[in-house]
Amino acid sequence: MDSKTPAKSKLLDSSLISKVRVVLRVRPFLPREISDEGRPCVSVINSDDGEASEVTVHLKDPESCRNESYQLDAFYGRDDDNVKQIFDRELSLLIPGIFHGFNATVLAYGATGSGKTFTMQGIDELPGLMPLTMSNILSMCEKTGSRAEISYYEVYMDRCWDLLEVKANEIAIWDDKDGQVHLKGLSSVPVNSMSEFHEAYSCGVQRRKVAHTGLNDVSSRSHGVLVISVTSQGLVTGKINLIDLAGNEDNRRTGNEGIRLQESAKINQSLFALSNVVYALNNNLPRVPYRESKLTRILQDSLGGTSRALMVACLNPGEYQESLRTVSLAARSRHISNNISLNPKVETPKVKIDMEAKLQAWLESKGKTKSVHRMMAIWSPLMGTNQTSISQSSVKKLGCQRSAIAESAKLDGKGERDAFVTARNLFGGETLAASHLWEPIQNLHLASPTKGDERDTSAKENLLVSEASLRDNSLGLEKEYTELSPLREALSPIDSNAPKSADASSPILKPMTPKTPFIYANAENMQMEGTCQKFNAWSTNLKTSLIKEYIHFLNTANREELRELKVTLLLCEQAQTAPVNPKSSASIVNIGFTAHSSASIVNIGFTAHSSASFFIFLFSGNWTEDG
Ligand SMILES: Nc1ncnc2c1ncn2[C@@H]1O[C@H](COP(=O)(O)OP(=O)(O)OP(=O)(O)O)[C@@H](O)[C@H]1O
Repeated sequence: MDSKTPAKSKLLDSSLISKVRVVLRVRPFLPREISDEGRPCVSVINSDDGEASEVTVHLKDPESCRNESYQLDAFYGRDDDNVKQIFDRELSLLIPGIFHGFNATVLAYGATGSGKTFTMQGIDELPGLMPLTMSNILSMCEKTGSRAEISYYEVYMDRCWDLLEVKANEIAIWDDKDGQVHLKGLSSVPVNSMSEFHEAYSCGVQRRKVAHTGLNDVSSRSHGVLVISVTSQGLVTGKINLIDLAGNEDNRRTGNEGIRLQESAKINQSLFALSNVVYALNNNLPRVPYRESKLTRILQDSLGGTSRALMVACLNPGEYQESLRTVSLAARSRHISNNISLNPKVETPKVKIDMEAKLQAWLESKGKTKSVHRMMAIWSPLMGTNQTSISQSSVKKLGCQRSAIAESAKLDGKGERDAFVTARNLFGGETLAASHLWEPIQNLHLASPTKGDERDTSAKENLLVSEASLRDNSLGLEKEYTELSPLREALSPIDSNAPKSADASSPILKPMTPKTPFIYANAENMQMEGTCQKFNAWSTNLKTSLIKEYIHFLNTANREELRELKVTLLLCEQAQTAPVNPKSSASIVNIGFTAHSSASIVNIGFTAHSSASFFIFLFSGNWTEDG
């Protein structure tokens, strides 16, 4: 018998803590399983009490008569329309939150052949949770004037692939400084109607890897993730991830060999990683092993993160052992709490305040006040300005490219998808909600600093480059930077030379590797033309001293200091020779800009990492994109 639990109050609860909600969905016996009909291994009690906050699920092995009981949030039995029931009673309650700035995740979990794809994707006559959700979101968009767009990707053999791109497009997973996961390079498509949705989605479904196995005729070989984002007034307010996990496979029974066996090993590995994450969260372990697999990384925000989460545990009623495994993990997942919070709007990167303050404190504690000013001056271009301090014209310079693309996509119905895909790739493939990641770039390139952004007068006394040496610079853009700190003045014009074309390979967006070897940025090697002259105006002593400061910091800072500082400046001049503290971890933001001189290209890259090791690199040569 099916039950209805009072999910509504729970899911729309405004409290910050939200437990992962876990419901059980049992599929009917299939014609080929008909001999097992009448002997389902699963039953439920207290399921018809609409007010019950949980149900007790019994699993009974028809052969050994072994019995197990578990508590879950709701039970959806073998009715044909149980997917629709799940949508109405569970999932539809998550959707209003998306329009109010919350994220949600729905994942179908279970063994191979348990009905996960049927639940998420459905069939023409019985649409699954993905199309049902899309349809509901579209009708809410109509009422609220919001817009929806979708992304669709798969995690196959522990690598992420965009399913909306015609050409194979691998997606990179990045963590930002707050531990939020971002999918770099993921395209998205605006959707205004169900027919548009089906057009894009069915192409993705066809690209998803499936194969025949001994346990399922059409078995998913990957985890499929449909992301529906809602955008109001140009900003993503929220999104929902609908995840059709690949199923656990017992290869003694699947008969898998060769590539099927390899796929299976990866699937089982990632599901094992998922169970480790659930275990760590349930046991309050200090380290949650999200990084064990791509799957757990993309689920990071849904398990122990800031998203609302609904797990639909799927069972084949004839499979006791597999059902036991599924329900056991499902029951444990139910104890995971998420600290739900609104999506961050575009805001000043906290990194600015934190890093400046921490670096200043650290250097001052070491009696290096002069160095503080020097470092602050170096730091300034990276730090950007307060969001409110970005002048309108500054915002326009980058922002208009973004909106122009969006606008052209709106106007040009046919080219809509392409334009959006381009826009996504151009801006790093992030959703607009993640655009704060790029804010340092906007600031770096465009911001006119306000008074509040100026350094104190003592910093001015430590001018690294005399204003006079720059005043003669003929670049018009430089005039806009009259309030910049001196070193920022020195650096900003180079930034202004950065390519502005809507080219996804722009070095602004991607860290790059020079094809030609580094050359040391000493006076002999540097080209003495154009913008580069400004660098040559820097005294060699100054450069050496700065480098020493960085290297010293690198080699003396403890792990905590490194982690907290969260920024790397690449100092190439010494990068090949200087000893480097190995306490670093994955990068979160990469910023690069390029100054073209007539004879060569001099590139200066700043890379912000989640730990702090400081380098600056100056080198000549061409860049490759695989940096
Ligand atoms: N409610 C249902 N009514 C009829 N058939 C169903 C129902 N649910 C699932 N099935 C059938 O069960 C079989 C297995 O379902 P499905 O392919 O969705 O499993 P899965 O869990 O996604 O498997 P895998 O992990 O191998 O991809 C399919 O033939 C599907 O059509």
